[in-house]
Amino acid sequence: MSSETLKIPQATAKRLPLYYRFLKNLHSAGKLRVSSAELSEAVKVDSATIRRDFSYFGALGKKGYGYNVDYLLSFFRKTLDQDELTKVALVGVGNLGTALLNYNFLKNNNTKISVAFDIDEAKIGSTMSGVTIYHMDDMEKVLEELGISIAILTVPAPYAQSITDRLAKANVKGILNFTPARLTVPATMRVHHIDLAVELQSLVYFLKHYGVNEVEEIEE
Ligand SMILES: NC(=O)c1ccc[n+]([C@@H]2O[C@H](COP(=O)([O-])OP(=O)(O)OC[C@H]3O[C@@H](n4cnc5c(N)ncnc54)[C@H](O)[C@@H]3O)[C@@H](O)[C@H]2O)c1
Repeated sequence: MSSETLKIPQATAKRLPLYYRFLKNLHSAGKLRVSSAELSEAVKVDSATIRRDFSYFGALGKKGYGYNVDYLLSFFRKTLDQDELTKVALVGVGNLGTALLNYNFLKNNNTKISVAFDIDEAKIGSTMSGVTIYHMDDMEKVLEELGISIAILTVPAPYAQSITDRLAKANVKGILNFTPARLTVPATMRVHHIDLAVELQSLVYFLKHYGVNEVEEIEE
């Protein structure tokens, strides 16, 4: 079953990387099976939600046995395209961009920042964590050469929209937007916003109004 043929709810899809990471740890520890209760405790998602999530892709745990770790892991690897390396571009190598470059996602999955862009002459032509930083003037050309269709945006907010327009023309399909700018994109493009200030405010709000245990239910 591939990610193209399988349509699962978005809320479920968002939890898959979480499940995947935990299952990988279990697998390395030599565990063969896992119960939904154990999973629930580890990933902090209630077990009814886990059972429902897993039922979408036909992994029905057996009572008293739980789920087969190998089966789930190979399923997730395929669904999340972990067998292939997905190359990603980083636009803006400042404080946040540098932190992301140093981290570079490889510990958890096969997504990697392969190239970076900036306008700062002092950075252009240098490499950081093995990734070359190119001038923005060369962005379209380099993206096409490398066949990259995902970009992480870590530039100052006022530049975010014009860069997004260029990325759209360069056939980029997905943007992980760390800037506070709300982006307008064509229908063929998907943007995920990561706004740390909003996340923090929302955590404070949920703690205040719902306490600690009900948070996951509300996210559903
Ligand atoms: N630093 C954080 O912890 C943090 C957290 C959340 C969100 N953000 C957001 O991420 C973005 C970047 O923040 P930062 O702290 O890394 O800023 P920064 O000023 O350290 O870095 C911005 C980088 O973008 C480059 N740049 C500027 N204009 C550009 C352009 N037109 N094209 C390409 N590159 C360009 C700069 O040369 C610089 O390297 C901002 O929108 C900020 O609001 C930052």
